[in-house]
Amino acid sequence: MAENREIIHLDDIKQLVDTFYTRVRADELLGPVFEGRIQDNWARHLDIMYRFWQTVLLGELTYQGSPGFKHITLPVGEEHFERWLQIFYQTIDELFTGEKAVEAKWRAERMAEMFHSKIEYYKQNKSRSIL
Ligand code: HEM
Repeated sequence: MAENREIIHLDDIKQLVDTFYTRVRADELLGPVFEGRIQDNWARHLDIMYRFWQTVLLGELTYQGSPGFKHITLPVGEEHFERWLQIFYQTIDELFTGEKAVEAKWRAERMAEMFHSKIEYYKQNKSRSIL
């Protein structure tokens, strides 16, 4: 079995993102949610996600965006976030080790909590405009 590596280069980020989204697309709960929104634009989505994680983990500032807004109207709840984190953690633990691997999981969990609470707020306050 290959030894886990540290996350150091953009190629490591690409391997993480490609492996994670291949699994997400094959997942019966998450796959349809992603396909419904992303449709034929997977190359673009993956490129955005390379840049997002490159910015967060490597400090190379190639991503600019407001990811919260992209999630607010998605048809998801707690079970989707649990599954997303489960697949993300598994992917990290299978491929990587070290400080950045720990940080990736920590960041993902904080963002999942933030997106989830925004989505729940939006569901309960649909009549008020928050966009
Ligand atoms: C239930 C869990 C999740 C689902 C179903 C989901 C789904 C999606 C979808 C469909 C998009 C594309 C949006 C669009 O282009 O219109 C997207 C973008 C994105 N997601 Fe998620 N996501 C989830 C959780 C997360 C988490 C936990 C993170 C934190 C790492 C994350 C980070 C991002 C980022 C950075 C983008 C790019 C936003 C942009 O275009 O600037 N997502 N997500």
